[in-house]
Amino acid sequence: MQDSVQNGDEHRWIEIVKEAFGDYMSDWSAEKFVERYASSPLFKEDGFFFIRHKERYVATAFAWQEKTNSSEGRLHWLAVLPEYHRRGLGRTLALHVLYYHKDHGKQSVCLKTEIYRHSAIKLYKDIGFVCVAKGT
Ligand SMILES: CC(=O)SCCNC(=O)CCNC(=O)[C@H](O)C(C)(C)COP(=O)(O)OP(=O)(O)OC[C@H]1O[C@@H](n2cnc3c(N)ncnc32)[C@H](O)[C@@H]1OP(=O)(O)O
Repeated sequence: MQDSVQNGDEHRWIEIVKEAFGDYMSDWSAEKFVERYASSPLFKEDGFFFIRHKERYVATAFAWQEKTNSSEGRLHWLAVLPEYHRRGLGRTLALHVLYYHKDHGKQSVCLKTEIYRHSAIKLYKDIGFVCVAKGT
C-alpha cells in the first residue's frame, strides 16, 4: 500500500475511479481532482491511499474533512477496479481511512453515497456505519 501523493497520482486516481464508477465520473478529470481536492489545504497527502497489485494501481480512497480541524473525518471516493472486486480491497481501504482519522484525533467519520450503491452500503454497514439520512 502506498500512502502519499507522488507525481502522477492524480492520473492513477482518475483511471481507477473512472473504471470503478463508470458514467458517474464522465465529467471528471485528473485536473478536476487536483483543483477540487489535491490542491486544497484540507487534502492530506498521507491520508491518500492506493492499493497496487504488481505494477498496477487497482484501488483507492482518501481521508477528507469538510473544514480545518473538524472533529469529524470523511471517507471519500472509495473505488476498486471491477476485476479486483470481492477480494477484500474495499474493506481494507475503508478501514485504513477509519484508522487514519482515529490516529488524527477525529471523533467520528462520515461518508456519503448513493442509495443504489448496494455493494458499498453493505460494506459500510458491515464495518459499523449507520445510515442517518436519505437525500439527493
Ligand atoms: C464514500 C464512497 O466512496 S461511496 C462509493 C463507493 N464506491 C463505488 O460504489 C464504486 C464502485 N464499487 C466499488 O469500487 C466496489 O464495489 C466497492 C468499493 C464498493 C467494494 O469493493 P470490494 O473490494 O469489492 O469490497 P470487498 O471485497 O472489500 O467487500 C467487502 C464487503 O462489501 C460487501 N460487498 C462488496 N461487494 C459486494 C457485492 N457485489 N454484493 C454484495 N455485497 C458486496 C460484502 O459485505 C463484502 O464482504 P464479503 O465479501 O465478506 O461478503
